[in-house]
Amino acid sequence: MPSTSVSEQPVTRNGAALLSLDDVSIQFGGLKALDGVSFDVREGEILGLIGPNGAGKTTCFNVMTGVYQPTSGEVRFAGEPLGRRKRFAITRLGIARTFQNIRLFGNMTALENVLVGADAHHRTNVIDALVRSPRHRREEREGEETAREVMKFLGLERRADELARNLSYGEQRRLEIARAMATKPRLLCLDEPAAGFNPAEKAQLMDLIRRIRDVRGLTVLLIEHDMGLVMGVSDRVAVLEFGRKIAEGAPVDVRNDPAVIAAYLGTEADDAGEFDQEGDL
Ligand SMILES: Nc1ncnc2c1ncn2[C@@H]1O[C@H](COP(=O)(O)OP(=O)(O)OP(=O)(O)O)[C@@H](O)[C@H]1O
Repeated sequence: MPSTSVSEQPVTRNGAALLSLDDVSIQFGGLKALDGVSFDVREGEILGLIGPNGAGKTTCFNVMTGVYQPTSGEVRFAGEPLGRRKRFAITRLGIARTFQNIRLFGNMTALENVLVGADAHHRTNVIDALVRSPRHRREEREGEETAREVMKFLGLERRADELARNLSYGEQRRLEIARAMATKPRLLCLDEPAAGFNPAEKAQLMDLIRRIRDVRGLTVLLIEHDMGLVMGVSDRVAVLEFGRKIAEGAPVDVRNDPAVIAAYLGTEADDAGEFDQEGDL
């Protein structure tokens, strides 16, 4: 993976709110998975979203991407309420995500997987496709250009024609990011991108996340359990526990927040252990 050069400066770090959750709650039966959660993701920042298992992090992603409708409260993107928009409409607005568990089409090539993302903005219909209208062919050409360019950025260009299932685990994780980036988002939501990575791969991923913001100008929302990674790469961090936001701020402040320390100590050894690696407990 290419490394960051010193000349790659951030586009902006403290912009206006790009995505806002305003008092968002969602209930599954008797369980309030999100309970009055409010926070902003500012244009140009990397925001880490952390919390013990089951805190509601992925549910946040799901309400931001149209998988679930909040029971109450509002999600706004670039000032516009998402309302009851469907997933594809939200993708077109400019929000893209990856998933905790890799979701690739194993029997399609790496390039074909990324083309699925690049297709998000296509305007042609089935008839255009059947008769291969000039507009359809132009969109296909542009889609492939986008896909190949994004794959190059992620160091995957030489794997384009390989079946996705033959890629290494790390390459598959990057391919998921490539597919999301091919939708040309303004906000990229990464759900545990470092899961299963060794320390060297985590260091490369940190570098990649920074380049996605600094070079591509994307705003990044990052769910991640690895504290070293999330604290090292995020401009700000928001913390959830039992569906409520318990802290938000600069990594150094969040790390030393008694409520956050208590949330991690009161949970499974795994989470507390990861927090402990920072040497703050
Ligand atoms: N579709 C659903 N139906 C019922 N309960 C759900 C649903 N989705 C999430 N939940 C519950 O909501 C709570 C929050 O889940 P969520 O997956 O958002 O947590 P998380 O912070 O992402 O956890 P993890 O770090 O383990 O991935 C959990 O108790 C979960 O079981």
